[in-house]
Amino acid sequence: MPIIIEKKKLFTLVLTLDEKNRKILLGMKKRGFGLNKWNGFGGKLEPGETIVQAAYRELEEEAMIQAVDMDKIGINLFTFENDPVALEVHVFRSTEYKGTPTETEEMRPEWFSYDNIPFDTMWPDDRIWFPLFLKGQQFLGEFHFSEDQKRVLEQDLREVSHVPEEYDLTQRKLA
Ligand SMILES: Nc1ncnc2c1[nH]c(=O)n2[C@H]1C[C@H](O)[C@@H](COP(=O)(O)OP(=O)(O)OP(=O)(O)O)O1
Repeated sequence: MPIIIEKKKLFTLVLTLDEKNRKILLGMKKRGFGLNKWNGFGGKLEPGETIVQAAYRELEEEAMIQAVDMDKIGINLFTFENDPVALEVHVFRSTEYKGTPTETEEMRPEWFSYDNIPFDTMWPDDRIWFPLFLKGQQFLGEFHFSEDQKRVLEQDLREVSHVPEEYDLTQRKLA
């Protein structure tokens, strides 16, 4: 079946690392899309906001910390069976922050060792691209999900030397 995209929505996803202690900060989603999954911090753009501005804002709103650095490391394009709306998630890596990670209405933050990431309670694509993310390799991913969003049906993940501003849909590998 061809994967048809009629519209895409932009999202950010920020993953904060404590590189010295090999730990990653994740948040348990307490409401809405991705409920009861561990994930990074992020969300939709607000009107007039750039993708980077949205990444800083979402991290602060959801984990109560202010990133000092913020590097875009990849973009994942998520599509779903019988849904022409794609989610384009811009993934950021941050290694320095101010403040203390604090539980909010939306997320409960917790540090995990790189060796103990709770993939069984995360989006199923995460275990596929996290290894590139953790080693600091820039990437572009495409993941096509089952309608119930529980299974990745098709995937393409590639290393790149430059992450574009936005995903060029004409260059999609899964189509
Ligand atoms: N498949 C997958 N893997 C990893 N991360 C994600 C996905 N799908 C996703 O949507 N995400 C990420 C992208 C975003 O960081 C969040 C979803 O954002 P959401 O909570 O819906 O957006 P907000 O703007 O914060 O929403 P509300 O404030 O309106 O609740 O998950």
